Amino acid sequence: MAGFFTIGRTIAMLLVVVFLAASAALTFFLVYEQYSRQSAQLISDSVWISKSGSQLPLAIHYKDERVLEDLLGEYFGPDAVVYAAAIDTLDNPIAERTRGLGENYQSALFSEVRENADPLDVAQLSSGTSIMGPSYLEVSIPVFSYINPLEKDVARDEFGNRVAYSRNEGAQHVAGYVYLGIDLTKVEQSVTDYGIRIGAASLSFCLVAILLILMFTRRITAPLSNLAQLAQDISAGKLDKTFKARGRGEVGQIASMINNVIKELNSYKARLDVDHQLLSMKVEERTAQLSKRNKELSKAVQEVTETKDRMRRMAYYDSLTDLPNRQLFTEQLALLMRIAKREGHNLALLFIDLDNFKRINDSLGHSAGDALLREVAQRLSSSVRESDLISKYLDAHSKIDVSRLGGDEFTVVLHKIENQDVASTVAARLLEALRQPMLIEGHEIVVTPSIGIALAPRDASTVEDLLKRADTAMYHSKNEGRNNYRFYSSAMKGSGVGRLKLETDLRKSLERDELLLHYQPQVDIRTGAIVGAEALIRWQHPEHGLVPPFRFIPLAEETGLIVPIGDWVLEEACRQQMSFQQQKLALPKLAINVSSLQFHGKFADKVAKVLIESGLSPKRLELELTEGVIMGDAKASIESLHNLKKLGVRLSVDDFGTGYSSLSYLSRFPLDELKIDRSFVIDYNKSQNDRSLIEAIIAMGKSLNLMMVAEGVDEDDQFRFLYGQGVQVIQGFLFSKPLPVDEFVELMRNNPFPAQIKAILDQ
Ligand SMILES: Nc1nc2c(ncn2[C@@H]2O[C@H](COP(=O)(O)O[C@H]3[C@@H](O)[C@H](n4cnc5c(=O)[nH]c(N)nc54)O[C@@H]3COP(=O)(O)O)[C@@H](O)[C@H]2O)c(=O)[nH]1
Repeated sequence: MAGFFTIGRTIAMLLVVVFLAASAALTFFLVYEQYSRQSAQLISDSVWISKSGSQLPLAIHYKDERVLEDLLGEYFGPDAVVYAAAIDTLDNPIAERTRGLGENYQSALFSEVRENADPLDVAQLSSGTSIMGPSYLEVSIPVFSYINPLEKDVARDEFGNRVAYSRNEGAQHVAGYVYLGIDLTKVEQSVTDYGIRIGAASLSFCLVAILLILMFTRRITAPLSNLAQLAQDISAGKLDKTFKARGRGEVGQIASMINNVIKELNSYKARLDVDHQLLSMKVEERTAQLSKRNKELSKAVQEVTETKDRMRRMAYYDSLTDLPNRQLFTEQLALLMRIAKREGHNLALLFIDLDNFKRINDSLGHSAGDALLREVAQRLSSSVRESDLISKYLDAHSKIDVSRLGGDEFTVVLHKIENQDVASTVAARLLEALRQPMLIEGHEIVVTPSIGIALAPRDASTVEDLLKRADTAMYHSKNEGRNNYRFYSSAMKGSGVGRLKLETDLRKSLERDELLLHYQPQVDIRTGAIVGAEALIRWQHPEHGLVPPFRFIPLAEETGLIVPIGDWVLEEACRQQMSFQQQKLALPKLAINVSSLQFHGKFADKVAKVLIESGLSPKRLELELTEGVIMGDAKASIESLHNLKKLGVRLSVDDFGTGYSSLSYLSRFPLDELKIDRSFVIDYNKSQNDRSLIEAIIAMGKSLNLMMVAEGVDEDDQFRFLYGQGVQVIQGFLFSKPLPVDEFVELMRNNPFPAQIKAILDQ
């Protein structure tokens, strides 16, 4: 932006100032000139008057006052002369005249005016001040005389003749002086008018000149303004204007050059626009490609991350419960044990196994079993407070506060505990949490856990050993009545069996002939006669001693080993029953447990084969199938059960009441017996509800004309209750635990139960 001070305006202002200053100076000069000229003219006129006549020297010579007054009047021609006096050579005034004297006029001393002047010269003295200078001018003009004023005796006529003759030329003597007072303000007044005229003329000239100059400069600078505007437009990117300038001078040349430049710029801009558009299109294309690549990359990264996460989850997490699996548990426990050892604090491992989970799984089906495990996992997790220390050492994905090792086995790790009371508190909390009924697929289920606790480094220094110790403690807890927890102690040493080792050993148990059967009598509730027995498997482990079935049957079922083991039980039971028979020990029936894996195969063929091979009468063999097994696929079970029934064997429903039997199905199964589950016997007197429940179960069995057997009876009042309800057969610790064959033979030979029953009833 050129702003106000364009070249044109600057030149114009400069010229205006110069012109105005020049005109003012000129006017002042002329006025001053005029003033000086008028003043000089006034003096020279007065001198001429003084010289022009002979009357004046004569009148002075003769001091003729009257004549002199007249003669002095000649000096008053110009307005400026306000005082006139005739003075002799001794400065004595002879005559004087005044005109309009100002108040401030004060005539100077005549001698003062002539003080330094030659007597023959005109002398002058300024006094007062005005705009132009002094306001008054005192002038002393010598009046020459041909006659020496000292000549006193010259006659008037002679004097006149001499003056006339000489015409005052060549006069050698000063007769006196004319003294004039000139008011310079009057001179100024006349000069001022002159000055105004001159000023007006000069100003007019100036204005005309300025106007012309402005027009001229405008004409010269207009192309420059246009150029500036054009340059501004070009810098703003506006290239649609050209430079219009007339003539062929420098401006014309510049115009043509600039127009060429604009033309070039326009074509450059057009090329640039095209390039820009092409570039934009390229950029857009590249951006789209990049964003596509980016999305693909993000997707790939996400997929890789998801796959990694999935693989990690698959490798380290249990898909059913989302809890850490055995792999993660083992790895992280090793780390935590190292930390515990290094920092000198204790760590507790709680090994949790659900009691009777298999039964629930069998009776309600796998989806219910899965739902139950999920619920258990959830309850365990919410009952275990996250250890701050674990959080410090392990990331969120590596915590093993609660893990699932497989099946119904869970673990809880308590890091940095002060003493074992902490583990007791947590174990009690876990028992309480799990004890609450669970609603699984519409069924209210109560599960009880058995918990084994081992401490590191007190009980073990390796993960494997710690797990074994906790497992052993859990086994003891289960053995001692379930729904409880036990700490590992060195006294338990040797009784624990690690799962992997257990599986390996179990596979070899058949070949090594380590399996055996114990027999638990079934007693007639009224007579005390042994009306049957249940053959219960045991495993005589070379290192761990006698292992109870709940420790290996679930594993056998998981691994499928239950089929050959079940076949062995069938064969051994039939062989033993034949042996009893041969020993003349009348055992009306011997019951064996049949697992679902056996039952759903070609089990009837197997039984038929064994019966034939052993020579045992089918009616002496009873097959116990859990309610869950037969109701799991009730339609298929009807056929299988009929196939078995055709053989002549007895069929019994084990754990009756824990499953969800349909009465219509039950009536279609060829059953002989219902075994009321032990839990109903235990709970019969807990509440009126429990009592009504067992009464209903018994009533149902009776209505189906089935033999009612109560198992798990180990107290007198339970016996009396069942007696009162019309249950026919009792099996339980009240009479006998499962016994090795020798002891059982002995029991059969010396049956103590009639007396025992009598004693109970007599109480
Ligand atoms: N498939 C097969 N399963 C088998 C076989 N042998 C046993 N089993 C299963 O193992 C479960 C546990 O058996 P066990 O430890 O032998 O326990 C039995 C009894 O000792 C116990 N019982 C009997 N009376 C009482 C009592 O008064 N109190 C008390 N605490 N326990 C008692 O009950 C078990 C017998 O139960 P059941 O079979 O339901 O009649 C066992 O449940 C079998 O499922 C096998 O050869 N094959």
